[in-house]
Amino acid sequence: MKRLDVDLGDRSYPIYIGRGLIRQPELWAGHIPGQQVCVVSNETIAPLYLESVLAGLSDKSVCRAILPDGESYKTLATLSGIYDALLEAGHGRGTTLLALGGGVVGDMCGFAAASYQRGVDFIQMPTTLLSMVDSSVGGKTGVNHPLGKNMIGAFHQPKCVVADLALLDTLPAREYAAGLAEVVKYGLISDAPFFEWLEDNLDALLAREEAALTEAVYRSCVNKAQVVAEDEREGGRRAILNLGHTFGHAIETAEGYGTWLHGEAVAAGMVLALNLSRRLGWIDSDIEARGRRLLERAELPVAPPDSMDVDQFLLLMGRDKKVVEGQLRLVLLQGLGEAVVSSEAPVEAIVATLREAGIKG
Ligand SMILES: NC(=O)c1ccc[n+]([C@@H]2O[C@H](COP(=O)([O-])OP(=O)(O)OC[C@H]3O[C@@H](n4cnc5c(N)ncnc54)[C@H](O)[C@@H]3O)[C@@H](O)[C@H]2O)c1
Ligand SMILES: O=C(O)C(=O)C[C@@H](O)[C@H](O)[C@H](O)COP(=O)(O)O
Ligand SMILES: [Zn+2]
Repeated sequence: MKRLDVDLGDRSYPIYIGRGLIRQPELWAGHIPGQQVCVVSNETIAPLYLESVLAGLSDKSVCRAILPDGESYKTLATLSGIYDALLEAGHGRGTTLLALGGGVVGDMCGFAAASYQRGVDFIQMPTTLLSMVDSSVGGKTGVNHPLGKNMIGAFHQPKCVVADLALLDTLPAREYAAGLAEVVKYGLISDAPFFEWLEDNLDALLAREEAALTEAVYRSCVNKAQVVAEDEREGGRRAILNLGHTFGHAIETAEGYGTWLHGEAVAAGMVLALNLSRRLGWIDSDIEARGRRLLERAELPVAPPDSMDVDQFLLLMGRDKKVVEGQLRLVLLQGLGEAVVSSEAPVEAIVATLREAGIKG
């Protein structure tokens, strides 16, 4: 088992990474101070793993909220189901929520914890690769709005993160690949040696070999924890974790939540960001090609959907949360592992990048 800590003063917490961890309550149950626990999961994951988690909570008073599965249910309406379960079971401010699921469950459970009775504790038990390397760490929680991704939410840090790699044995290949997009992101934004390691070890990672998987989850979490510790509430540098997301969120919103997986949209978005960075003369074409190639090898889409046009992209990108006083700010690269947040890209360059990727208009 590997452990690393997210260093946030009195809100610091450990991330545990290893196989079989959900069956080791001695590791995580100590992070539950009270008697009441609410396990939040979904209808796909609960039949697989809920019993194992409940076995570790036999001395607690437990309620459960089992949500419908899918990005299209990451809504305020679904969130109400969590509050209903908590209130019907009589849970008070001492309760602890436990998110057993991917990023959708984790984001919603975290937001329920941030808001229920003005804030209670929660634990992240991520079950997808994407949630182990990204969404369970850092405290961004929330839900989507029909007009934009993650538009309603709060920063609320978990008390611990339990990344049990054995859970990935049942994860479908398409979902696994989506998680690899966020893994590649860390190499591109802040860790060139990790990017090179990924180039050398992607086949082992695609085969889900234990050693490669452990290393990829650990290095991803180290990178994310470092950025979050520097800038917890995205006043500045944390926005580099959004590489490809301004384009990607536009794709997810335009296509209907869940049509493109988040990681798929981010992969296509990162290729656009690489192209734009090269167009501005900030990276050479070799870095652009290597980024694109690694994402292709990871079985991810590297072009946006041709159902979108330039105007739709610009409209949706204009709603991005990084926009300041109408000014688009994009995460771009100035080298491998060197991301910056910049408003310097002229709209003409953005349009040229979209057109080169096959977008009409
Ligand atoms: N908060 C953050 O910092 C952050 C970071 C990245 C992404 N996100 C959000 O995370 C979401 C995407 O998360 P995701 O990729 O985990 O998708 P997801 O939560 O939708 O899970 C993917 C699918 O796999 C299933 N599944 C999960 N674990 C499984 C397992 N072990 N075995 C079999 N099936 C399993 C789920 O039921 C679901 O159908 C998006 O909403 C995105 O916006 C948030
Ligand atoms: O943790 C962060 O910060 C991120 O930006 C991580 C992203 O991968 C993630 O998709 C996040 O949910 C995006 O947040 P948003 O604020 O751009 O909606
Ligand atoms: Zn993301």
